[in-house]
Amino acid sequence: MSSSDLPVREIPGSYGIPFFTPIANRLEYFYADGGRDQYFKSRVEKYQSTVFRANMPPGPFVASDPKCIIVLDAKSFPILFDVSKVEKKNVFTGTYVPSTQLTGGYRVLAYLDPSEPRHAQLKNLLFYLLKSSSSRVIPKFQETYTELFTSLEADLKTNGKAKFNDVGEQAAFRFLGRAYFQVNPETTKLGKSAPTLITAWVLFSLSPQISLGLPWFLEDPIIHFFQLPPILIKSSYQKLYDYFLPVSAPYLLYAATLGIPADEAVHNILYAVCFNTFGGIKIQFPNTLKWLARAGSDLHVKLAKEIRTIIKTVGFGSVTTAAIELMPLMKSVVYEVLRIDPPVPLQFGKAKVDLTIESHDAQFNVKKGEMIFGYQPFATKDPKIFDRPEEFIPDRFVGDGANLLKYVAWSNGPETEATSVDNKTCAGKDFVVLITRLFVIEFFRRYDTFTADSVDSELGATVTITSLTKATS
Ligand code: HEM
Repeated sequence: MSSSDLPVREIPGSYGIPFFTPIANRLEYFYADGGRDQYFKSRVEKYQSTVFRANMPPGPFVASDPKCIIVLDAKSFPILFDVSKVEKKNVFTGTYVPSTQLTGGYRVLAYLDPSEPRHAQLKNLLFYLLKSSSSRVIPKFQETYTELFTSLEADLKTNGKAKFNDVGEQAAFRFLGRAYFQVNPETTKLGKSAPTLITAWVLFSLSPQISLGLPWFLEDPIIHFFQLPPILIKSSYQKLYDYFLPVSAPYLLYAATLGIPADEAVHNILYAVCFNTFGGIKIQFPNTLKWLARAGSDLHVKLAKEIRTIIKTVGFGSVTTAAIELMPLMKSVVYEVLRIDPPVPLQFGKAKVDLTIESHDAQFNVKKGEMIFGYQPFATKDPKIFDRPEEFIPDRFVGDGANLLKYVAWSNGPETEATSVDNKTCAGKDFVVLITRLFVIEFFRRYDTFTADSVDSELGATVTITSLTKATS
């Protein structure tokens, strides 16, 4: 059936009684059996539709209007990438906007629509930062992650197991300092405090949107009814700012040529490094390890062989960008992790004009001003697109499988399309894919196989390594 033949259907679903239903929905979403996934799944079944109306948390009192049109399949989800039709102004965290006091008084880039002139200026500044540091990414990654693996091995030897997350976060921030700013942050006044400072600060923006796993009667009144007062996190943020001000200096001259005042540039660089990059890696690397561990030693042996052979024959012993491109299984594994476990699962956009959304079964008319919300894990596990969607299939994207990459959307855009100043695709799209590849490469250069236990949580898996088998070839 061609899309124009699809029947026009009224969007099913309702928002219930103002104030009361949104709160009941919030409790269901965060605390009922099956949580968020079940919140959406039960409604897909009830309405027999992957597009419907429902309230999205937090609702009262943080967000005055929780009403959303929910899109949950691979065909309707990309409406959120079309910035000619949806507005991405102030929707980064959804139906509420965190105080700008958390970001130095500025609306930082993630909250800007491409129609706002500052969007292109700030995105260009980040492209410049990424380009200027590109030659340092591979060597600084290798230096830092060798330190990490050495410390994990020591921990494993002493304690019989090694917790990955805390040391992994220290390594991530150290790597970012070395690659972006040529500074090891641990040698500055920050010491090893950055991961804790950042995690606390991020919580002030995201608390209405997440659960910390506490009992509902304690958690809901504190973090979902009101936003946490920014004043409580001011001194932590100031410590981060005091680090970023001097290290950002090489980028401020360029910022001035773009018309961005130095102070605004520093707050944006801080946000991109701490919230976007560090916050993303904090989720993405443990998730990668989790799926690799679950896949087992057969996959590990194949990855080690592919990675080591290509480094030897194409890179002449070194990891080069050309060599990385010739590792199909490793590349597919990274995309499969990003497909099955997109690190940032919630995307929002407000209809800029009256528009039509198409699912696989029907078309739906949306009015200008209505909020559209997409739950990405359902779109990237759409059974009409992906065979065995709930399974981690390491070679899913090898060969003809590459045709499915257009449905991998972790960056807020199809994996086959580039980020630019004209869209809202993650500015660090290529960087993220590169460093996740480097993580897998460096791991399997060093180890033949490993085992690990993992526990899922909203902000990435918690991973404990239980064995590491050193490379024998
Ligand atoms: C694993 C790491 C990362 C993940 C999972 C991630 C994910 C995302 C997602 C989903 C969005 C779109 C949010 C939305 O509008 O709904 C986004 C936007 C953005 N990301 Fe990333 N990101 C990561 C790393 C980075 C890095 C390394 C940078 C740059 C240094 C970066 C900079 C940005 C910026 C600036 C935006 C807003 C883009 C715009 O306004 O056009 N991110 N990211």
